[in-house]
Amino acid sequence: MAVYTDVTEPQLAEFLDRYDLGSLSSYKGIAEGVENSNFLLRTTGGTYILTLYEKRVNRGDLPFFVGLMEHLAGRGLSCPLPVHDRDGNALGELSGRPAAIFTFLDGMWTRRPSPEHCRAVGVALARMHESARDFPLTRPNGLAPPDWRPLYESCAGRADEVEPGLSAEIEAELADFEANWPGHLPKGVIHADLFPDNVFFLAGELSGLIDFYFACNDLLAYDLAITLSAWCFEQDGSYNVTKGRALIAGYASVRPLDEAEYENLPMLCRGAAMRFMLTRLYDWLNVPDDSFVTKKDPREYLKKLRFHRGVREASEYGLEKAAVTKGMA
Ligand SMILES: Nc1ncnc2c1ncn2[C@@H]1O[C@H](COP(=O)(O)OP(=O)(O)OP(=O)(O)O)[C@@H](O)[C@H]1O
Ligand SMILES: N[C@@H](CCO)C(=O)O
Repeated sequence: MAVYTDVTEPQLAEFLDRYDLGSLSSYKGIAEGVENSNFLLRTTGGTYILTLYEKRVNRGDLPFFVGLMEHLAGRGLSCPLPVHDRDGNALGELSGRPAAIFTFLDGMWTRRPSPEHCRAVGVALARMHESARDFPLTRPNGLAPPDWRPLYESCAGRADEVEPGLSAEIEAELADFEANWPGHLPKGVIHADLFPDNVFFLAGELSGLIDFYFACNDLLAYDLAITLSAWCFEQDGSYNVTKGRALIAGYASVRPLDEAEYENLPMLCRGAAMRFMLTRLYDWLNVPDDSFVTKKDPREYLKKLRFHRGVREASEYGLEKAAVTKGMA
């Protein structure tokens, strides 16, 4: 459960005094999420989310994350809008942690994505990319290809504990990424973690995106690759081409890919699988079993990595180049 920092009622009431949100009615910790402490906050003015930023989030990055949500919401994208206090600040301090209040988004994330969900997510991702074009702040990706080798090395040669031969497999992949990563593709602000638990649906319609705490500047098509890898595989590890086609078509209907982006999809998807396999591997080997954090299985992403390695052409993800690059899909 992700409530690392306790907040007492007097502390919260004092914090709320600085806002025009009415007085405190109730609050309770939210179990989901692993990075920060989140509370469902009810005041006489409405329902909100209170987030306390924990140690793994760099304080210097907070203006980027909070500013991005404000920018996107201002462009009509449905995402949490930071609430400002009477002095105009979106970020404050509560229980010794940086803290912010956000508008509450209705909806729930889906455990069983359908092709329709996938299409809607593709559309929303492309809208996010387009809406962030004129966002003035920048943040480098802390989990970009050059960061993967140090992350792997911090696992101190223990990858074979997860599966014999995994160290050699990762080494070979890293060498390939270091030599062939298509770093020249179009860049912009990416979400970088648009998994099903970060997308809400209400009555079958996409109602919002949350959790922008990995957002950064990187390759736009890499974000598509992350999202495709998170949404379009079944429990048994097989790729669902109908979902893949829907997601890519949804994306391209708003932002058509250029030819180089399309052709590099297999490499970008392999990279996406490597990034999530490595962070999961790190947690698997280093986070104590009795901690709050639910460790996610790196082998799920190892399977995806192997699938993507076997993809010879981007069309195997479900759409021909002409459909995707012209935005006619
Ligand atoms: N604006 C919002 N409206 C409604 N619910 C929200 C909102 N923001 C967060 N939540 C709820 O809080 C939970 C945790 O939020 P979030 O995923 O941002 O936390 P986190 O600790 O940063 O997570 P993660 O470990 O996924 O990075 C979500 O699953 C959702 O239930
Ligand atoms: N989405 C990540 C975890 C949190 O960001 C994963 O599934 O590994």
